[in-house]
This record gives sequence, C-alpha cells and structure tokens, in this order.
Amino acid sequence: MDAVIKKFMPPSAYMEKPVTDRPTEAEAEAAVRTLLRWTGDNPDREGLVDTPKRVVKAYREMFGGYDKCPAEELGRTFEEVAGYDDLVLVKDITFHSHCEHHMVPIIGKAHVGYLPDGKVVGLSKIARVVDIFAQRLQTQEAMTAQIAGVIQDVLNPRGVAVMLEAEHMCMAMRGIRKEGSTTLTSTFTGVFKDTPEEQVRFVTMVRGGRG
Ligand SMILES: Nc1nc2c(ncn2[C@@H]2O[C@H](COP(=O)(O)OP(=O)(O)OP(=O)(O)O)[C@@H](O)[C@H]2O)c(=O)[nH]1
Ligand SMILES: [Zn+2]
Repeated sequence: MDAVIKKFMPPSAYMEKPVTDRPTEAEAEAAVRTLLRWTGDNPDREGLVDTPKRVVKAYREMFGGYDKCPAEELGRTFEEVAGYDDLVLVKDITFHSHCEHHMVPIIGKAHVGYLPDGKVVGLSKIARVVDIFAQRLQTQEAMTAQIAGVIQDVLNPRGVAVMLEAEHMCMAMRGIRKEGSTTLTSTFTGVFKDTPEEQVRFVTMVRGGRG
C-alpha cells in the first residue's frame, strides 16, 4: 500500500529531489501583484489591495490536490456487499480543474465505474479521488488515466471504466474561441478493456440507459 500511496502523491513527493523551495504565501502574493501590474492595472487602488491575498487563498483551495493523496482516500474499504459483485457506477461527478498549458479552468463531469473483486469503497471516496486529481494542473487525458490507475491499484477490482466530459475554457475564452465544445475521454482496465460489451454497457448506463 505504501508504494501505491507514493505513486499517486503529487510529483514533488516522489521526485528524487523533492521541491524544497516551495514559495511562501508572501512570495505567491507578490507574484500576483506583479501580474496585476503587468495587466496594466494598479495593484494599489482600493479594489485591488486585497486581491493578491484572495487569489492566493483561492489557489490554495483550487490546487489543494497537491497536498492530498488519492490512494489514501481509497484505503478504507469494506468487504463486498453480500450478493453484489456487479458494476458500481458513480456518474455525473462534477469537477473543476485547470489545464496545465494555460492555467485556465476545465469544467466537466466524470463517470467512474468499477467491477468489485472482494473490496468496495465508500461512494464519496470516488468523488474525492476525482476532486484531488482535478485540483492539480491537468490535461484531460492524464486525469482520466490517473483516476482509473489509482482505483485499479488500490481496490484491485476486475475492471475500471472512466469517462470524462469537459469544456476547456482555454478553447472558449481565448485562442480558437469555440464556446460549448466538449471533449470526451475514456479509459478501461481489466474486464472493461477485454470485453467490448462491458464498455457498451458502461456507456449506455452513463447515458441513462439500463445497461
Ligand atoms: N490534449 C490536450 N490538449 C489540451 C488540453 N487542454 C488544453 N489543451 C491544448 O493544449 C494546446 C497547447 O497548444 P500550444 O500551441 O502550445 O499553445 P497555444 O498557442 O496557447 O495554443 P492555442 O490554444 O491553439 O492558441 C492547445 O491546443 C490546447 O487546446 C487537454 O486537456 N488535453
Ligand atoms: Zn489550456
């Protein structure tokens, strides 16, 4: 379990040379002040005086996933509920993340299913795992793989299926400016990977069908 926990800690936790020079809050606030000046605004005007503090506080929350371990969240499991070994699907888990290219929001929904093999986990823990990965700088592909990976490694189920659908604000607010386009990513492990019918059942249930 220790190895699994280590694998899913934020990069700074397992790099050979961990990040030891994490800036202080004061330094982060100074950086925000610099950005404010760079936009052309005046950081000393009344409306902006407290903005660096607020931004740093907001970032602490929005990037809180760097200080949490998703494998730990899944650590408390219970024996399979008697007589049930079929698909557990938690769908429409809303998330807010930020793309690693522009640090602009990615807003979407995650659908996470697994086929238990002796171990089940509290449903809220699945949503917690989604949040932890969302609260780091991401690509949608990496986030999809990370959610599936940690569930597979910790619960060792017969299979995991993860689908994310999200809008990337970096494609809406700037650049190509395509409002409303959605990106879908999915990944499958175990039985889902090997059995196309199981993938179809997962997608059908995500879409509201009976599977
Ligand atoms: N594959 C992938 N690409 C992403 C994701 N989020 C943002 N991007 C893309 O990352 C790319 C970065 O491209 P660059 O050409 O380096 O940066 P850019 O000049 O800001 O690109 P434009 O957005 O096209 O203006 C863009 O095409 C984004 O749409 C993601 O989650 N996955
Ligand atoms: Zn982006």
